[in-house]
Order: sequence, then structure tokens, then C-alpha cells
Amino acid sequence: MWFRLKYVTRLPLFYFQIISKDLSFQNTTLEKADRKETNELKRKNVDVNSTALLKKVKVDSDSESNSSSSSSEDDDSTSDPEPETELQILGKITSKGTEQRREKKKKVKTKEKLAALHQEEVNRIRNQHKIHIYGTDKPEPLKSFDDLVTNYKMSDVILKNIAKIGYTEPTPIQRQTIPAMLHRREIMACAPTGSGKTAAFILPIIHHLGKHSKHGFRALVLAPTRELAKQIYRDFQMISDGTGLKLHYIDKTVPENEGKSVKKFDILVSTPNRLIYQLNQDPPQIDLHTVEWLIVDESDKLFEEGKSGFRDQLAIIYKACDSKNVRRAMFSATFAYDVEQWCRLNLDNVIQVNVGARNSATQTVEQELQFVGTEFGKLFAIREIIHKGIQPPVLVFVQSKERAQELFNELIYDGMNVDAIHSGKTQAQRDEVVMKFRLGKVWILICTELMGRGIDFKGVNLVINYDFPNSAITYIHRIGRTGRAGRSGKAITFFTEDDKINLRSIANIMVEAGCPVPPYMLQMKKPTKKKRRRLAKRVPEREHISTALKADLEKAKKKRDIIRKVKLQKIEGSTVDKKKLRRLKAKSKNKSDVDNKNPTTQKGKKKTPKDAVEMKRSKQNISPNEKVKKFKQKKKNKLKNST
Ligand SMILES: Nc1ncnc2c1ncn2[C@@H]1O[C@H](COP(=O)(O)OP(=O)(O)OP(=O)(O)O)[C@@H](O)[C@H]1O
Repeated sequence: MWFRLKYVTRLPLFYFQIISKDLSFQNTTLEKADRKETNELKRKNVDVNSTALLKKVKVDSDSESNSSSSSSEDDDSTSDPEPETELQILGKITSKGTEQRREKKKKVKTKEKLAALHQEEVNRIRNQHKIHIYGTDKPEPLKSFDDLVTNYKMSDVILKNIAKIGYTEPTPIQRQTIPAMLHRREIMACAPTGSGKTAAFILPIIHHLGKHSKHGFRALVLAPTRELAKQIYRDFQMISDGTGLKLHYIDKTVPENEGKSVKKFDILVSTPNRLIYQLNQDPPQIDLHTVEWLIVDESDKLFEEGKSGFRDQLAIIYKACDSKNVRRAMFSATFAYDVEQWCRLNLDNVIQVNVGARNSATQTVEQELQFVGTEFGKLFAIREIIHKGIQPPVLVFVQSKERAQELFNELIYDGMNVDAIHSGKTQAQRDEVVMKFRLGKVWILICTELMGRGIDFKGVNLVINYDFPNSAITYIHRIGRTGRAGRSGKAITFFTEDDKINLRSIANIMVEAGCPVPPYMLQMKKPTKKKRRRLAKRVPEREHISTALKADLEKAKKKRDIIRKVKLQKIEGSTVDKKKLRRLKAKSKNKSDVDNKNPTTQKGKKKTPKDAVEMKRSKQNISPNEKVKKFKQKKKNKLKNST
């Protein structure tokens, strides 16, 4: 291109040369004088371009008038280097344009260079924080929270609030998802446990909503458990303080007709179950037509099918949020392939943000596997850990509410500062336990999966997986209750012979996080996908938790047998009550059968009336309306049968 321009600029020059060749004989003197002058001007470093042009025009007109006379320009040109000077001079005329073009090019180049440098900086930030982003028109990550003011005009009130909480730098997930949401992009975000995903969606929502309005809910946040929903609600309260935005959390205690007043709120935080209950009322107690932001926290859990999942409920809520302006964002520390596929198909121009390797444990947790042989070995091991000295708070995970209660019974007798939380407890009891644990009044908290996801207890130092997690995903979330927000933590996982099937997947996660693992674990047989899914849905059967030694249990059993025998003898020896005798014999047989199968049944079977009521309630877990429906249905069926 540059060459072509060069030749174009030299064309008039060539033309002048031809003319001057013809006139050279006549104009030698004139030209020489001319050249002399121009050379002089050149020497004086004056802009000669215009002068040269004028002269040239003059030469041309003169040559036209003296066309009959001729002189040899060739000789002149070969013998005299002057024409070259002329070329240079004329070249200068064009070189001014070239220079301009060059300057333009330079400007373009510098612009390109600056853009490249900027992109390099953006890439550097992303690489430094292990941010992987997929999608089109990817917004730049934040360098600092100040970018929110300079680039997005975020209110000082919000920034003061986050400074008050103690956030000085955005976490990696916040760096990338906050700008994406501020550009109103639908997103799917995956970042390790405890990496600040909550604030990553709270900040842009509060900025977008701005002030309180009476249009109804404009943001809806869903979480799988009440505890997590409450925690998110509290975070919203802290970050939106002073903005005037009104928050709402659906509580069971809320009166039925409360739906009429929901227009006074801007943000709703809820579990899917509570929300569905309100949507199903006639007329619905909640209106989601005005929702502009739908956030699904722990989205892979909410997408799960079956008893423990919320897929059906989520579908209903998704449909109910039918505003044209609605934007959706999915957050979790783990993502299943099918959820990802769903997001790609159903979200509008979705941006996917992953921090670190997907479905990996946080690097700040020191992970350890401990072989304990049997169920009894677990109790021995936990006592040993506690006696060696623990730094509270400590979380202990078991697989069911029954086992949580059993372990609680054992540890409380050891005089430990311990409590348990599970779905068998009432909401008030659960809230009280959580509060005590947060305040440091309880040091060891025994819990089920209820506390496995999202819960942010400050400074948990140790997580003990008393019962082996039934999937790698469960493991990642459980151990993620420690090592949060960059702090360090430790996780110990007990395993017995029965847990071998899932051992390899957990060992792989440990290796990825840089924790040592015996090599044999990585070479164990991989369970099939089908088997893994089945395992993830069901918890394995385990012996009851009890310290009573087998010998002691045998002794107790023998004692009971002797008492029964004596009773029998007494009955047989006296007046014969055959019915009573048969009953006693049968009872004795059944009892010993049960005892033989399970040496710990005595303790496990002890149930207070309160326990029974709670168990019944948790089993039923049916809303009052559903109860009425069931009752009516039963009545109808009875009537049908009778007719
Ligand atoms: N920018 C920040 N600077 C410092 N601490 C932060 C920042 N953002 C969030 N935190 C803190 O990090 C902790 C974990 O945050 P959060 O509960 O949002 O994690 P998460 O990624 O949602 O975890 P999980 O996957 O377990 O739900 C909280 O105590 C929160 O206050």
C-alpha cells in the first residue's frame, strides 16, 4: 500500500520530467537558476514546496511559448544530479500527504496497540484470578471496587456498606460476574465454596433496583434451605442498608393473607417450597410478574429431580416470573452437565463464568482421609480427635437426622459443648441452634446435609465427615464450610470398608486440591455412572451409633433372658395361664431376634413422646391445605366405596 502511494505521488513528477526533457535545451539556464534557488531554499530549510510548484508552472508556460527551440535535457540530467534534487523537492510535496497518512497510520497503530495492551491487562487479571469466561461481548473484569463508581456509577452508599463489612478487594467471582450483571447479562457462575458468590449477585441487584418502588417484587432469590435463605436475606440487609430498598423473606409464621401487602417490597428471598405454597393459594398470595432478576443460588441442587431436588418447583416459579425484562442468573460451587446444557439453551445470550477448575474443592482446606474400620471405630476416632484438642467451632456431618441425634446422645454424655441440627427439629429450635453456634455458645455442631450447602459460619476450623459423603459433590460442599473467604481450614473424612465405592472420586478431588492421597485409592475401580447416581440418591444403611461394648450388650441381653426365664418358670409352676405364657414366649423370641440383628437397638429405640411428634411432623411435612385436600379425598373415596 505504501509503495503504491509512493508511485502515485511520483506520477506528476514523471510527467514534469518528460516536459522538461523537451524543453531542456531552451530552459537550461532558467532551470539551472531555478534549481539553484530551490537548492538554496532547501539548504535554508524553508518549505519550498509552494515555490517549486509555482516555478514549475512558470517553466511549463514558458516552454509552451518557446516550443520551437530545443535543448538536451538528457545530458543535463545524466551529468547533473539536479533532477534528483527536483525529485526530492517534488517528492516533498507528496511526502507531506504521506506523512499525514503515516501519522494517521501511527495513530491507528497506537490505538490498536493500546487496545492490545488493554486486552493483555484484562487477560492478565483473568489469568491471575483463574477466571474462565465463555460467551459473546464479555464485559471486562473489575480491577477494584472503585471501578464500580467510575465505570458504572454505583452509589456511594453501597460502596460504604461493603467497606463497613470489610470487603476491600473483589473476589475473583465478583470481579467478573458483577460487571456482567451490571450489563444486564444472564449468567451461569461457578466458583469454589466460600468465594463470595452471594455478594456477587447482591451488589448488581441493589444497583439496578436503585430506589424503593411500589411495583412489587423486582428481584427474587431462591435457595434450597431456610437457613441459607435467611443468611442471604441478612447479607442483603447489610449491603442495601441506607438505599431504602425493602426486603422480604417468606416465613412459615407469616399470616395467610399477607400476600396482599407484598407490593411494598422490592426483593424477595425464599426457598422454592414456601414460594410454591404461596403461589398455589387461591387467589395466589404472591405475584411474580414484576420480577426483573431471578437468582437461583445452589442452582445444581435446585435443578435436582426427585425427593431431595426442587426441579418441579423451580419450573413453576420460572414460569411465574414472566416479565419481558426478567434476567436470570445461576450460582453454585458445583455444576452438573445437564444444568449447564439447560442454561445454554434457555438463557438469553448467556455468559458462563468459572473460577478455577470446575467441581473442585477450595484450595484453602487441608483434606485428610482416615480409615476407621467399623462404625464403632468412628466413635473412637472422633473422641480421640476431640481429646487431642480441637479449635472450635467444629462441624460434624452425619447422613441422617436419626444418626445426628444418636451421635449427640453419645457426645453430650462425654460432657462436650455440643448440639445437633437437622430437619427433625422445629424451625424455632433450628434457629436457636444456629444462633448459639454463631455466638460460640456451641463448639461442636452435629448436622445433616441441611447445613451442607451455602451456610457461612465464620471461622469454622474443622469439618469432620463422620459419615462418608454419598457423592463427590456433597463432599465439596460439606468441606467448603471451612476455609472460607481465603481463611484456612481442615477437613477429616472417616471411611470404613463399606465406603470404598466412593473413595476414588473423593481421592481425586483431594489430589486436585494438592492434598496427599495413598496411590492405591486412585487406582480403585470406578463405579458406573448409574451406580454413582443411585448412590448419590440413597444413603447406605449403617449400624446405630453407640459406644456400648458388644460384651456389655451381651451381658445385658443375658440378664434379660434370665429374668424372662424366671418369669416363665413362675408362671409354669403356678396356675397355668396358657395365653399369657404363649405371649411371653413369643415376646422373648422376637426381642432376642431383634437384639441379635442389631446390638444397639436399645439405645436407638428409645423415643420420647416429643421425638415421636417431631418425627411424625417431619415425615408428613404437608401444608394445612394439602391436609384438608387429603381428608376430603379420603371422605370421597369412602363414600364411593360404600355406594
Ligand atoms: N470481597 C470480599 N472480601 C472479603 N470477604 C468477602 C468478600 N465477599 C464475600 N466475602 C465473605 O466471604 C464469605 C463467603 O461468602 P459467601 O457465603 O458468599 O460464599 P459462597 O461463594 O456463596 O459460598 P458457598 O458456595 O459455600 O455458598 C462470607 O463470610 C462473606 O462475607
